[in-house]
Amino acid sequence: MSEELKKGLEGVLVAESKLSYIDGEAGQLVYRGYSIDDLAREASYEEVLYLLWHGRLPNHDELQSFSNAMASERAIDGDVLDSIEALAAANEDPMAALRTVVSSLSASDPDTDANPTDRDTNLEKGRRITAKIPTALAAFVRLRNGDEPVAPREDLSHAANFLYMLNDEEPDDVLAETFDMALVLHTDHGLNASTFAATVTASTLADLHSAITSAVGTLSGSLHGGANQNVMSMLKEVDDSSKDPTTWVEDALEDGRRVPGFGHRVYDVKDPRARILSDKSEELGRAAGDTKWYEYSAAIEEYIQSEKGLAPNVDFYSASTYYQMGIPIDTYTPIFALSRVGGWIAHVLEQYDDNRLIRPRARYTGDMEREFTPIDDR
Ligand SMILES: CC(=O)SCCNC(=O)CCNC(=O)[C@H](O)C(C)(C)COP(=O)(O)OP(=O)(O)OC[C@H]1O[C@@H](n2cnc3c(N)ncnc32)[C@H](O)[C@@H]1OP(=O)(O)O
Ligand SMILES: O=C([O-])CC(=O)C(=O)O
Repeated sequence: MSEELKKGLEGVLVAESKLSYIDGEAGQLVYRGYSIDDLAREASYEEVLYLLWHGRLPNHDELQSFSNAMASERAIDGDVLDSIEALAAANEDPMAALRTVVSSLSASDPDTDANPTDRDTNLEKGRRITAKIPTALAAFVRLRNGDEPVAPREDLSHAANFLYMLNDEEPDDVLAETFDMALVLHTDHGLNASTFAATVTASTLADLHSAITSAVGTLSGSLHGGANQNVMSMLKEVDDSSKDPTTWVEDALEDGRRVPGFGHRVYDVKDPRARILSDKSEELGRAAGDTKWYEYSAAIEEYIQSEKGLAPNVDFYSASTYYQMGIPIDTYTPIFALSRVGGWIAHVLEQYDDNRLIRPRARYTGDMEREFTPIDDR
């Protein structure tokens, strides 16, 4: 048994996967053999889900029936809506609310008592979870703002329908396409922390809802998916200060702060998703006649790269992209979950198909052979 300790499991191989490939030195990301650049440009979120879950790209008919089946599962039942209303009234954090809602979805799932590892059942459960998360999130955001939830529409794409339910207004093509592209970019990323959490949970033969609930909780942290909203809060702090962005981050680094949206466990260079999103952020700024958020971001990127040798990750430019799309800042991480759920499900399916309990070891550094003192003598 190896005694080498790999803190944070850095570089440790724990599974085989056919889902996504990351070359951290070249800045390359591939889903099932297709480059993220091609998928972001050409494929819809529904196509990418089909690719990840079924192993190949769908033809027209397959995509149509897959998308229709997903769209028909968008509605959430009354009990779940009541709990969303209570969470919104309590002003719950959106990621905590989403975690609670995902867990509660199992109560109304028709296959809740099925064999937890059955692939066909899990594809249907996964379709239902993926279809309902946007409805739940949009309802939560509207209810806490004092607005009525907007019922989902089956005639819109996954991306367009979410924006429609959020804003009670059908998005224009630019908004819908930008959001769809963001969903494609966030769908999968190897054994990142939240995906790993999902597979650890699945490896005990717990069910899909349990695995996805674990994953939502894990994504919420500021070192992982939570970073995207921290990036936007930082950009707003920069804007509110009298400092230019470079001086602001220089001071933040001197204070020992980590700059959200920079650094990555796998990439040594700019994350390929950040490359695509930085172009999008600039494009949205130009279209609106104000590139301020992009310019702040680009100045910070240049400074951190030259001073710390750290490159931006996906969370850095998704922030200004979402902000310019009018999406509320504390919704950015739930939106990450709304997309990543497709990757979590794909990895959980792989785990069930070739399962072994995931159970590493810790090196014990505590005391030994202590003499027990009865409570009355302590
Ligand atoms: C979707 C995603 O999850 S992408 C990641 C999102 N998270 C963030 O953007 C949060 C900011 N980034 C970070 O905290 C880290 O880069 C992580 C968590 C992403 C990667 O962490 P690790 O691989 O464990 O690297 P680790 O935390 O050991 O950092 C290595 C060194 O770089 C420094 N560093 C890493 N990221 C940053 C940062 N964003 N700002 C300042 N310094 C940083 C660390 O301080 C450390 O320096 P030290 O060795 O002098 O102490
Ligand atoms: O891979 C990681 O560690 C984090 C990440 O970029 C992601 O989950 O998209």
